Amino acid sequence: MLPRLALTAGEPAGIGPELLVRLAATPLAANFVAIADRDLLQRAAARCSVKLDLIDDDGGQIDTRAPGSMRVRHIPLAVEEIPGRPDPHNARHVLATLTEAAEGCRGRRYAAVVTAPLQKSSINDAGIPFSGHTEFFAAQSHADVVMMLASPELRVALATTHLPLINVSAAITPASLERTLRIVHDELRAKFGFAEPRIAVLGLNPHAGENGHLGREEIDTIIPVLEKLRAQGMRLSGPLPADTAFVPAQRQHYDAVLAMYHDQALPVLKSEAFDRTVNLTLGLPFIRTSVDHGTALDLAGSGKADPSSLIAAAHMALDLVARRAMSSSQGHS
Ligand SMILES: NC(=O)C1=CN([C@@H]2O[C@H](COP(=O)(O)OP(=O)(O)OC[C@H]3O[C@@H](n4cnc5c(N)ncnc54)[C@H](O)[C@@H]3O)[C@@H](O)[C@H]2O)C=CC1
Ligand SMILES: NCC(=O)COP(=O)(O)O
Repeated sequence: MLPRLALTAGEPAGIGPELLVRLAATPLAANFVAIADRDLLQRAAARCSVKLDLIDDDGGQIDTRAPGSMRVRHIPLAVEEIPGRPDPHNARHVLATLTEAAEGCRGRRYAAVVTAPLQKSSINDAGIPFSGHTEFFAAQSHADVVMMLASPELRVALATTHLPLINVSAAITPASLERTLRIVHDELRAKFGFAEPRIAVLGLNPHAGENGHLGREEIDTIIPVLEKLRAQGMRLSGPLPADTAFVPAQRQHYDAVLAMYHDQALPVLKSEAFDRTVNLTLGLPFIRTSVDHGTALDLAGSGKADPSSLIAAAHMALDLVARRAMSSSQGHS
């Protein structure tokens, strides 16, 4: 039977609905279940000139899927979308799709969820505190999580996610850093198959603090945590200066990088592999992958958005589902 992959369309006025339609058009061996408004998907298909065969989801299993066909679990929009112009009236619709996906994954109705991008500001404009899928799924699952972006060549995890820069230093505590490193370490083993993962940890300050002359977070927080975890057997390097940590000579020494904040490392990935990078959430009780880009409101409705990152996210979700099945058949948790 094909794995049932939940797909959320994200912001209705963004490129997400078009990307789902493009994904459905591929021959990928998965039972795609879009959690979205069915008319929204049909309008997106028309804008892309793609023929979409939408079938109401009955929760059943299938063993083949024709390219262009997709199941749908209909969750109605509050107002019809205008491409490029997010409407906060649809914020609760967007959150309802995420809730259904998370509950369905926890209840094993879906093998994994793949999310298309949403417009965080539109949800905030509806008066709802929200900073991202990562934090939303973590709160719903009562889980400690870590955001990771992965291309075929580079994996980057983040010690902090969607935080104003002014709050970053205070958010990196010995306890939070240790928790993050343990999740990254365990998930590199479980999800990527590294028996003894090598993790490079970046400093927070220029030159990793220059021995305390350019900031003390390395000396006061990062180094003590690294020493503690190294003594327990983890293979950790750093704190490394972020500006040179990604040069080719350094990369051969690690399997993943832990960056201290969002924009410290994501520009590296996005500039070299925008179409091949996948965002995944480590630490959740279910598999969640996503695109590496946003809602691209400038392209919405044009049919020109590149679906490569969403297709890569679906491939990664399927690989992780297969790895999980193999691991549980061997008796691992
Ligand atoms: N997973 C998610 O839900 C994410 C959501 N966002 C949200 O997206 C919104 C817009 O973010 P921006 O910073 O403007 O980034 P963006 O990624 O939406 O756009 C940046 C540039 O990349 C282009 N681009 C993005 N995706 C593309 C694709 N698939 N094909 C071709 N070109 C593409 C856009 O046209 C634009 O020129 C924000 O609200 C942000 O929070 C951003 C990243 C991830
Ligand atoms: N830059 C990554 C990003 O903003 C995605 O966040 P999330 O919605 O996956 O938490």
